[in-house]
Amino acid sequence: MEKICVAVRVRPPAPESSPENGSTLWKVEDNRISLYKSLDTPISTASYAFDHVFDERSTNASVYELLTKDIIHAAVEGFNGTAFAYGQTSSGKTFTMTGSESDPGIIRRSVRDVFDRIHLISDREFLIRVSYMEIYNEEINDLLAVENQRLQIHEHLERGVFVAGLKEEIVSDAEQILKLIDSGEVNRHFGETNMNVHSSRSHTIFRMVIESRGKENGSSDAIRVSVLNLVDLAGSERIAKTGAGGVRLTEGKYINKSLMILGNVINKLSESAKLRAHIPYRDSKLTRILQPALGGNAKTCIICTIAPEEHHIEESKGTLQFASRAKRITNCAQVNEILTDAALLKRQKLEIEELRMKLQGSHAEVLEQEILKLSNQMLKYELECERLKSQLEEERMKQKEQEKCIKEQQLKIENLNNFVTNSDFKRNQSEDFISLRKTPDGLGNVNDSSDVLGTPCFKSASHSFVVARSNYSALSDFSPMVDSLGDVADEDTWTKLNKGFVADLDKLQFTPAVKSQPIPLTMATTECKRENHKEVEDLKSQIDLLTNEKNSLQVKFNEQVLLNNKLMEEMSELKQETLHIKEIPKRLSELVAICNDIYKDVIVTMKSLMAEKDSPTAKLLFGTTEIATSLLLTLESQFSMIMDGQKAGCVEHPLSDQWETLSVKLKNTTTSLVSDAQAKDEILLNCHNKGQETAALEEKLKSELSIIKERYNELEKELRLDKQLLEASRESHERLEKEVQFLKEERDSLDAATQRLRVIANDKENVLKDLNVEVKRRKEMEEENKKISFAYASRQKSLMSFRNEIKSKMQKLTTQNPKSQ
Ligand SMILES: Nc1ncnc2c1ncn2[C@@H]1O[C@H](COP(=O)(O)OP(=O)(O)OP(=O)(O)O)[C@@H](O)[C@H]1O
Repeated sequence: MEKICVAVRVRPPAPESSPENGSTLWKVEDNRISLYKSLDTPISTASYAFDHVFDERSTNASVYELLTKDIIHAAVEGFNGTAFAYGQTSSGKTFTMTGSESDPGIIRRSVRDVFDRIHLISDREFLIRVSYMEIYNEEINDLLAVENQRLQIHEHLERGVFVAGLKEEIVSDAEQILKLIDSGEVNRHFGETNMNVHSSRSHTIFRMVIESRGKENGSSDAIRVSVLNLVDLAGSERIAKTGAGGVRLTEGKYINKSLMILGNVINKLSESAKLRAHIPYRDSKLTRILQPALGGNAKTCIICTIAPEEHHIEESKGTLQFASRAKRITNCAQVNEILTDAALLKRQKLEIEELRMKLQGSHAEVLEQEILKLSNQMLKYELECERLKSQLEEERMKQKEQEKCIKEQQLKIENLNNFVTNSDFKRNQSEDFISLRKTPDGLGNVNDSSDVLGTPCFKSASHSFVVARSNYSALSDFSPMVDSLGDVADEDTWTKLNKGFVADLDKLQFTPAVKSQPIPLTMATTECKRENHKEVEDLKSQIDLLTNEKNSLQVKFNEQVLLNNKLMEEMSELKQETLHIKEIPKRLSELVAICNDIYKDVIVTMKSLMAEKDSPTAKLLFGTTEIATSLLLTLESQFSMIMDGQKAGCVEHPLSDQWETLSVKLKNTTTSLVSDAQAKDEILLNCHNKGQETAALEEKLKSELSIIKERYNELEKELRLDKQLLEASRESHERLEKEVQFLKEERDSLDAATQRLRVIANDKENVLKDLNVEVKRRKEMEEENKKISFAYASRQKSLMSFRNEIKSKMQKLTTQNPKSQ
């Protein structure tokens, strides 16, 4: 596993762009590129590191040397390789891939390097094929053969993804390839936009297929085949900036879409293997063709180009983010070897050598061209052959599928026919037999071909049956009759055939003979019996199976019923508990009501004791009384709401507020009452002349006050307890409600399952019933068959005796009247 090599290249500023004051700019330090504001202040969030970063002074030579060279050399060794340029429009992709006269780009340098490398490897022989294609508006066009337009992508088990019908030229040197590239460039789609006067409007893929094998005889026949893709992508563009309209706009849309899909693929691949579910290679032709290069079997490098101008900063940032994600992709490149004698290389090299030998000396160059041409043709045929083979294979698979399907259908129809016609046949037979028995002149007509009381005539069965059982169709239309005594089975044989069934011969009627025709005696009856017997056995086993199934279903059903009952019990227990819990608020409400009554009594007593109704103490007391009463009422209403199934929490705050106010007011009242009492005490001390009655009253008041205090404290405690209890009961009520809901759902699903099981059990029972009826009918049929066979046997026997009788009579006559002879 190795990571994709990612580099960034900054192109020099366009000559027409003016240096912008206070502008931001990109700075390259080693393999890091950062965005700086003026006065050398880096923007911390915009700093990126890559395998290589090339500044504006870099040359294509240095880019090739550092980034691509290794991949090209590896391709010669048998590894797949891909190099592609990505970036916004006018950022220098084509300049990097194609280059100029003085500084050729990666493609030209790669081509030359491949051949230089090949020449250095003396122990292997090479065959190189090249193709050049573009993806324009999501259509693949051949740049080496203009007539090859809108080519399709195919997938082959051995070849992988390939473009069908793409011209592949076999080449022998670099110059030949460069000429082909030049001719291809002419066909490429370029266009003028606001951003670039010579803007690539398509993605181009220049492809070299490098095949090689060892020269030595002793070396293995392994052939290495590697594919090298050199890709110049069209640039992403903002429609507003490029000023595109009409054709350019359409092109721009396609370009942006396919680049977006490439971005998606890169995004997915950059996620950890656990996260990525599906890589959308198939969403665009570009990603499909580049699939091996992206996370597959290839060594890949990406050069991301950016424009240095300030107004391109956003696009440049986008490109750098794309590059950062691409850096996380890992590929798994390995040498591609084909171990086969029938390798294309071997054959073609041999043929080329042969031709060379033949044409030595004369018109060498012209003939060489001819050889190349022939080789190309051969390759074409080979490719065509492969395509046809794969097509044929597909067709074959389809045909097989269809045949299988038809066979299955036929089998089904046959089974159905058998089932239906067997039933018909048996019904007919038994009906025939019964009607014959019922006929008073059961002897029938000698010429009647209906074969009454004879061996069952299979031709009388329905046509479908005859078709289904073709072996019976060879039988004659008539009951078997002997024409010579030698063909007649003896009694033992008949007995054996009828499985020991012995009939009283005297009771059997004489069966009129029908047309005589000799056939093997045992054929129809035994075949029929065997068939019936087999079918009965089959049905029995089917019944057994179904019975077993039914039993297991019954067991399951019983289990489910038990479970259901258990759940019902649990539910009723829970319901009881819920009822119990629901009663708590009621009890609390009752308690509050009692408290209320007591409180009212106390207040009444206090009022009666109060000498001055308008005193501040009295006013305070009345005010507190009101609050306390309303508090108690609120409490009561809370409980009644809970009892009615509503949420009580909504009035919680008023309650506690009131409680607080009541506490404060009661405290104040108590203190004022205490101070009042103290004042009264003082007055009492000062006025000795006050009567005993007043003293007693005061005493009473004091004791009443202390009672009120105690009562107040008690009430406070009780209320606190009640509050806690209420909270707990509300929680448990909610929990129980949830549990009840869950149980209800479970019960419903169980009910549904039980219902389904019942339906299945009913169906099975019906099938079983039908089968039982069928078995019964078959048994009856067997019995009837036996009877018929036996009747036939006895008929034969009586015929024999009749014949013997006639013979002996004739002999007698002959002896009595020899002259008549
Ligand atoms: N490194 C460089 N040195 C010198 N000139 C460059 C460099 N990179 C790009 N240029 C020039 O910038 C212009 C635009 O470059 P180029 O056509 O390669 O961009 P592009 O990314 O291929 O654009 P598009 O996507 O529109 O095809 C060209 O005139 C090219 O010569």
